[in-house]
Amino acid sequence: MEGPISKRNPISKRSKGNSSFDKEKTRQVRQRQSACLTLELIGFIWISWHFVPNLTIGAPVIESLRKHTKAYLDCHLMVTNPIDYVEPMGKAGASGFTFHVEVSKENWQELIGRIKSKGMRPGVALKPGTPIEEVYPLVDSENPVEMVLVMTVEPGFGGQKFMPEMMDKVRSLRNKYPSLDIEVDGGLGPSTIDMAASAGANCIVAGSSVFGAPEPAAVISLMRTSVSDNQEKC
Ligand SMILES: O=C(CO)[C@H](O)[C@H](O)COP(=O)(O)O
Repeated sequence: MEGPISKRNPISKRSKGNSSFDKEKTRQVRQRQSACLTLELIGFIWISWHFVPNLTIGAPVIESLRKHTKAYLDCHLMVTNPIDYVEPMGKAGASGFTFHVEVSKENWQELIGRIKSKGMRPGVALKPGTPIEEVYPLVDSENPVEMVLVMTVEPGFGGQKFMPEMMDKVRSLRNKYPSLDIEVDGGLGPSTIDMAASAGANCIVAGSSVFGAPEPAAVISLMRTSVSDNQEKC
């Protein structure tokens, strides 16, 4: 099934060929599609005591999960020293490694290189107070990040209220980078998904709205449809 993310991803446009390269790329894109569409079910967050005051999931949990699934494991590292975690996260089987722009001002090029060398997909996240312009160099780089995560709440805790004013950042990113994967995290659910999707977000992280719903599958389906419908309009 063609998921919404593929419309953003230039790789999928090349995937109609017959070479083994194309087939492998198609497989990777499909794997990513299921990742972005199942973030509601499998969201991995590593939180340190420095950037935010609590600690949740780390490499041992990723390693344990990896034994049971081929799913794309999207890891958002809310840590002050992401470079220290590249090796263990790669070894554990993480698929995506998203670090914060606020803590990687000097070494982001090395960081991105190391993430890719461990077979993970690099992403950069920004907090609500950080201007979107700060991530542009990381997307424009010769060795760029492949996803930008726009936080729509202050990072650290689930159950917070979606910040609609963050949609200006999503719109700016989408206008500048038509095929970039843009993720949003925080307060996403049936009442906010259209705002995010119409602004251009195509990867949705949702916790409370899914896990707190009497029918989680219906909420996932609704959000998936919103992303898909809004991509059709672009
Ligand atoms: O942890 C978070 C912030 O760091 C996220 O916002 C959380 O994973 C999503 O939760 P919710 O959908 O309840 O906002």
